[in-house]
Amino acid sequence: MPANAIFRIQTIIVTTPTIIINHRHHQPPPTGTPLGVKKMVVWSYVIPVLVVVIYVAKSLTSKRNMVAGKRLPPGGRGWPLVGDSISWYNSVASSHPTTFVQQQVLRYGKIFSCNIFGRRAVVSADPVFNRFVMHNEGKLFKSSYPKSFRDLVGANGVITAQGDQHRKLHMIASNMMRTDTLKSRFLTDIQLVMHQTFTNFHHDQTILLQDVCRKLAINLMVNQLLGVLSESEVGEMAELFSAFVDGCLSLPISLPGFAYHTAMNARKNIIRKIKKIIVETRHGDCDGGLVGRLVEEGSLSDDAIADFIINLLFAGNETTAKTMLFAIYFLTNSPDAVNQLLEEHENIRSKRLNSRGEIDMITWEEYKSMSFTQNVIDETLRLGGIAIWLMREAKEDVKYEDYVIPKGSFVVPFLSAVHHDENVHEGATTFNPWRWMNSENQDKRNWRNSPFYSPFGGGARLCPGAELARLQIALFLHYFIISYRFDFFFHALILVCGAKLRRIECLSSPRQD
Ligand code: HEM
Repeated sequence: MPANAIFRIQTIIVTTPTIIINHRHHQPPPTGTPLGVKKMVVWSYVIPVLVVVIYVAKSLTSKRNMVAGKRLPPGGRGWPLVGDSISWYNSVASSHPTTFVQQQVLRYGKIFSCNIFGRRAVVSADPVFNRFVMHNEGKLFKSSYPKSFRDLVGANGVITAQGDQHRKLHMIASNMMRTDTLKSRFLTDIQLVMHQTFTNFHHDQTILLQDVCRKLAINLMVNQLLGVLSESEVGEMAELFSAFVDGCLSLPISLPGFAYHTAMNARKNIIRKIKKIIVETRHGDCDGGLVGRLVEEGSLSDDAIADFIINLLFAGNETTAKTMLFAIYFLTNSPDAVNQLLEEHENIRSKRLNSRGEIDMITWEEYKSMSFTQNVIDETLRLGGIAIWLMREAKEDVKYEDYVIPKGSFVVPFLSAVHHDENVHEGATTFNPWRWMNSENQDKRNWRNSPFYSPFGGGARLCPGAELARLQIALFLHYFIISYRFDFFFHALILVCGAKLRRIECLSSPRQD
């Protein structure tokens, strides 16, 4: 590892689009022509009337909220045509994604209705309702994504599949990432990728941690899913995949020059590569990682394998990268947590020095002994809001308490709103990994089942990569913390440029030993 690389954490958050008013030098307007005066008089009546009509319409449609005799949870309809979409978007794309939901909760309660994505939606910050929705997946609710997204990630993938097809794919994904596979295959491979990434830094290099985490997560995914280790192949896949992810999060305009179009092309190239690996695996020319195991198992067609892998790449990449980045970001502000984490990992490292003075790879037992690391990961997932909300649709009219959620409505369990709720997690806005050591928080902490803490979702769509993600993040923290010293010279630079970017940068310098 280089002795003095400097890490710079960088998160770029797209904030409210800025409307720029361009003050051009106009000619002075001609003095009032009769036609201009008439237009002004007409508009001076029309505008106030329109304002009153919109106001009355908004107040009539809010709170009571009846649709065809069914009582929806309380809420407003937002503005004509756009509904609440603008406030929703501004909020979820900002550094405080829960703002819109928290405002609505204060007005209407924890389960409320609004209009987003051009449809009626029931949004929930209520842990019990969220659990009800997640655990009735396939029965009362189904996952719901726009067609453009489905075209991009593939119709045969586990994320978009429904019913029996979904159950089959979910089962395959869960089996592929079971604990025994993590132990026997992933544990060593992950550490090799970590070494490869960290040893590539030069002395005195300033590194954007955001880029490192993204690259590391892609390397891990490509290595584990496709069995690819050669640096050039990984680099090529990383580029394709980066374009693919950007397209998933952009406007679905399939014209050259637009991110969605580039992503569609990247998808074709990724599929071509996956199919090449399938052929090579059949000929015994390569290991093929998870692809190899799917080929061996033989229950999926080649097209289905390609979609399946793209789904896993999509679901596992950005989530893992962001958790690694946020963990370091939160630690940079918490010297006590860094010291405790360092002590845990120094202990493990000192026991691992072999007779030749070299350091062996971490074993499964050592991974399992990283209890404070697990606290840091849980707290990062709670506070960092990696998976902010889930998208569901009511398959039929659903009765819940006094309400009826009409068939076809969007249903949005807003996980982050529960994670940031003061009544559920005391001191909710503070990074406090020690909270998870509290005996009364042990039930709450059970991320497979707890209604209060569900960073990996729940029910039939519970993240099948959760254990793998936790292993990757723990090993990342291990290699990072034993290699670099945190220099608590915290340098926060917030730039809100007209170009809608907000940057938070902080420096942490390397360990001297
Ligand atoms: C910290 C990292 C991660 C977080 C926070 C996370 C979170 C989630 C959440 C909340 C869901 C539920 C989505 C829903 O209900 O609609 C989910 C689903 C999923 N995750 Fe993860 N995930 C992470 C890492 C991974 C990794 C590493 C993989 C695989 C390599 C993965 C694969 C999947 C798949 C395939 C699904 C879809 C499951 C289904 O629909 O049946 N995730 N993840």
